[in-house]
Amino acid sequence: MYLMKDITRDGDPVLRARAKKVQFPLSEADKQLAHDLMEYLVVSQDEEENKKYHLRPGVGLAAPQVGVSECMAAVLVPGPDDSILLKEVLINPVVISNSVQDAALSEGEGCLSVDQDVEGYVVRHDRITVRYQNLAGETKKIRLKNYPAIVCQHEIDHLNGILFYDHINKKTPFKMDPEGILID
Ligand SMILES: OCN(O)CCCc1ccccc1
Ligand code: NI
Repeated sequence: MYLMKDITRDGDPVLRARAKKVQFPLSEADKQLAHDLMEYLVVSQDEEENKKYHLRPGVGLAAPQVGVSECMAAVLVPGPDDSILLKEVLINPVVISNSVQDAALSEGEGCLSVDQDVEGYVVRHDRITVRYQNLAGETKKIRLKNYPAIVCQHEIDHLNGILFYDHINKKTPFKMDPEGILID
């Protein structure tokens, strides 16, 4: 199981590299990686467990964040009560279409690989269509909006060497164009 010491931090070149496509059939190592990425999310979102293991809660985790420069990311987006909005391992994910409309989390974003807080709106697409392969190697297409869409964009960015604060306007960090949506 990953602990915080296993999470690669900003400054490590792996976080700025373009990750390699994952080949199918999956190697045993890739199957283990997929399991471990998702396991971190599940454990980190459990109040007792995350205290026990000193884990920062995460709704997503991309392979480069554990030092593996491959196109794989796990997402676990909780919904209201104990519902789950999105739980998936995205392999070779690509945003194939997006809304013109922008969106940003009103609270900004953070990243397990970035220890300091970086304030400001991380401007992203409000709606996206993502094509990816799942663990079984099936090609899937999902349409996402709001919070799940934000999370997937954050994770897919990691596979392209992009970090959330790259999207914050340095001069006007809290400027959002009028058609843009602020998500609470
Ligand atoms: O890469 C995932 N990770 O750094 C955990 C934080 C994920 C995340 C946080 C805020 C908004 C979108 C995604
Ligand atoms: Ni991140």
